[in-house]
Amino acid sequence: MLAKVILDFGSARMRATTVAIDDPGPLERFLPDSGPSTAFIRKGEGFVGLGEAARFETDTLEAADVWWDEISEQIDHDSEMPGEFGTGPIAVGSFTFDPDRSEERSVLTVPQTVIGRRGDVFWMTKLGSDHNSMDLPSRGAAALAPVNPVAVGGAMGEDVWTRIVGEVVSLIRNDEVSKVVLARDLRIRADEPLDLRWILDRLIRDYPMTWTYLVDGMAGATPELLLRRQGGLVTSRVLAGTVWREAEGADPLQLAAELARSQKDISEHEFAVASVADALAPYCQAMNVPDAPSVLKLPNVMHLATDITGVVGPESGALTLAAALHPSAAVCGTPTHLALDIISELESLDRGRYAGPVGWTDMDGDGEWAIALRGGQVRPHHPQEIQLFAGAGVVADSDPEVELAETGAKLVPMLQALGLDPATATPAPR
Ligand SMILES: C=C(O[C@@H]1C=C(C(=O)O)C=C[C@H]1O)C(=O)O
Repeated sequence: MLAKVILDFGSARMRATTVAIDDPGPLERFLPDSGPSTAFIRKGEGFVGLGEAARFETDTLEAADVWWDEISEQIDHDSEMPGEFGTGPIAVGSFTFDPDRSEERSVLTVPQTVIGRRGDVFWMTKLGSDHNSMDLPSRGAAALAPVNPVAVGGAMGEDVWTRIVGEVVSLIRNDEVSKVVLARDLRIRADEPLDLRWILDRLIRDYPMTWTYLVDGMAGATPELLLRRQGGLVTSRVLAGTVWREAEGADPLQLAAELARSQKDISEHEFAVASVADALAPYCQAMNVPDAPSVLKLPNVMHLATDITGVVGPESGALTLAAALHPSAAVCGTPTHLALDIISELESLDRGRYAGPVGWTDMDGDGEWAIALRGGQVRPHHPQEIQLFAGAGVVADSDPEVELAETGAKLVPMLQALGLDPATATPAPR
């Protein structure tokens, strides 16, 4: 695939200005109802990006890394808050899970205006020629609810999917591979074009502990952070091993204890941690990998979680590290290449940007790249339809029916945000 620059600065240098601003309120309120915009928000912190100063469509993280280096060189940045994490010009991206086997392009976009918040620090960055006004843009019109959303099925039926999980379990028991993450999709269609801001608002409200993202038609709320690079420190939150409440009223503490003791989930988790630790090691002067995972509780599911930290040199930017870490065994499997082959052969699904890195990087190589889970993609030629995805790690002890139920639990946030009853994927009573 050919890398393509859609919009570029040309030979002229680009000016950027960053100013401190007063608390602008919820960042997502600034998202416009049309035109390019991006968001990456967790617990009220993060940013929204409005407009597009430059855009790069590509197939690899490596190409995006080189492009952003070149673009960064052309930007003269004037800042009231130099060195403050997240401030200044940024590139926001969403990358395909497997560029060799996807029809989808990866995209890196440079917003014209960024409004951000980290702790008590609020800022706005503007790029381009118009710096006369550093007034805040006006808030966007109210988000519109999906009109008559209905589930219209996925690439394969649930029976086919569970049969494939069974086949993979056999491969694992025959020692051909150790772990494979299998995903399925579900398409939801409405009568009018979907307003992704509506979905985002609900995800931000109901899943504040996740990274909610909106990039080029991809929207969701992921609990998994591939990496954060802040100065010389890199952090990765690895998730794998999942339980959920099958019945209302199930005791969450008991569920958490069951998860922490489950050998099946611990083994699934260990593959994921090893893949991230091994990929990060060559870039780190020092690294800390906790011995045992903790339990991360979300409203729909609980995960085994390990936060890996490391010290990296200035040459290892966030995009370079994302390229090294993706795809981890949390979303692919072990060994990676074998798992990739099995996924492409058996899954019968173009994952597109699902399970790929989604996030941002700045001109110093700092940034955050999450894994695009618990979300869906709207494509420009089908604005009324969103394709949702969910996967589950398959290991030797996996039961296909249980893995199917796990993917169902992972679809809950998006179905609820779309106004559907997760149990039936039909419109929920208002
Ligand atoms: C693949 C997904 O989630 C991943 C798989 C998990 C598991 O198998 O237990 C847990 C968290 C994620 O790393 C998904 O949400 O689609």
